[in-house]
Amino acid sequence: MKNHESNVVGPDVMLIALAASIPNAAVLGGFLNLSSSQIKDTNNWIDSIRASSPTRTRSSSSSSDNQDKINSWMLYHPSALNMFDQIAYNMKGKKIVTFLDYDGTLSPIVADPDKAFMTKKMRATLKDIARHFPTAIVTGRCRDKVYSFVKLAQLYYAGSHGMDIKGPTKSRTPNKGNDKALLCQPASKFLPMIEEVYKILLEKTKSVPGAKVENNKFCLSVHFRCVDEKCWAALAEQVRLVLNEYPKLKLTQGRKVLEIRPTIKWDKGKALEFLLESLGYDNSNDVFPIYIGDDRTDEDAFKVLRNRGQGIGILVSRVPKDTEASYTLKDPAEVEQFLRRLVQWKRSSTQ
Ligand SMILES: O=P(O)(O)OC[C@H]1O[C@H](O[C@H]2O[C@H](CO)[C@@H](O)[C@H](O)[C@H]2O)[C@H](O)[C@@H](O)[C@@H]1O
Repeated sequence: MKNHESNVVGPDVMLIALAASIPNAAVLGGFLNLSSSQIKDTNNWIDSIRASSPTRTRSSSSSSDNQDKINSWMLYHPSALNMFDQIAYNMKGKKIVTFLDYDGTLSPIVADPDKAFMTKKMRATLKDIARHFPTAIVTGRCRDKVYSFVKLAQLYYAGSHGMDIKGPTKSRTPNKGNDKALLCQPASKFLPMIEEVYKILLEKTKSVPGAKVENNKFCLSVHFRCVDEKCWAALAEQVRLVLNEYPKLKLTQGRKVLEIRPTIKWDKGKALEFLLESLGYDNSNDVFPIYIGDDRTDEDAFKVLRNRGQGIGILVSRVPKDTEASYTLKDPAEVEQFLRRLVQWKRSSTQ
């Protein structure tokens, strides 16, 4: 039951969302003309926003029911920590490249996006990982912003959902200069449009308490996390109305966030392919990419790995989700443990 297009929220879905949750539905019903299946879609959309970043267990099912669901999901997506020995066996003799999402993977999800800091322990582990393997941060964030959180010059950074890729400013090989640092910005012509929409959205959403618009350079985020659930649909409607005027932009959905981005065929999966190619591994059989992420946008990268039949995708989640990832980790603390084991394994296997 995998629907990888489902993270694209079309204008109709937004309208439906609005109709289902605004009390004065009659006013809207006049021009929306909703069918019952559309209303069901609305509820699905609201549910999906809620489920994308659950804050509580559902009261409709007992905790043992929930545990049963988690257990059966884990049969198909086991813990990467529990399966480490098998993963290590498959990695043997291969060139490992690590790809890491930022929010929810390296840093915990917090209410204020400006305060999504990594722990010192995570930074130290990341530094070690980058010492042993080419490592990229692949994020929806603005590249400069994520760099200000991670602060490691030896990594690759793919910001704006992979639309802003830059190679390391510090060479991994001592005494080797890095004069021709890699740079890939496939959506650069959209920059003025994104700036324009950012200003409009700031203005249009300022009356919604808790709403936050974040400028991620080649894409924008409209945050719902601190908005009263009753206002979600109204906020979504504001966004939709603005985007109606910009058909070259599309909406995708993340964890309590709507993401606005150019309609170009570029995503985290393309960024992963681009980076592997830049590293000289496009036609290589002995590369083993490891991609760790927690969000729907990471599914594009998991899918690329599955199609290539190379490496592994690891989803960071405590709750069952549709995913193309093979393994799971519960939270950033487990991600740190997994990365640390990877470093230890590399050290012991090269001795
Ligand atoms: O690709 P990612 O690195 O996962 O970035 C996706 C979005 O992450 C951030 O928002 C999420 O994390 C925030 C801080 O924990 C949280 O407040 C928010 O609810 C989450 O959706 C970031 O702020 C967005 O711009 C990114 O698009």
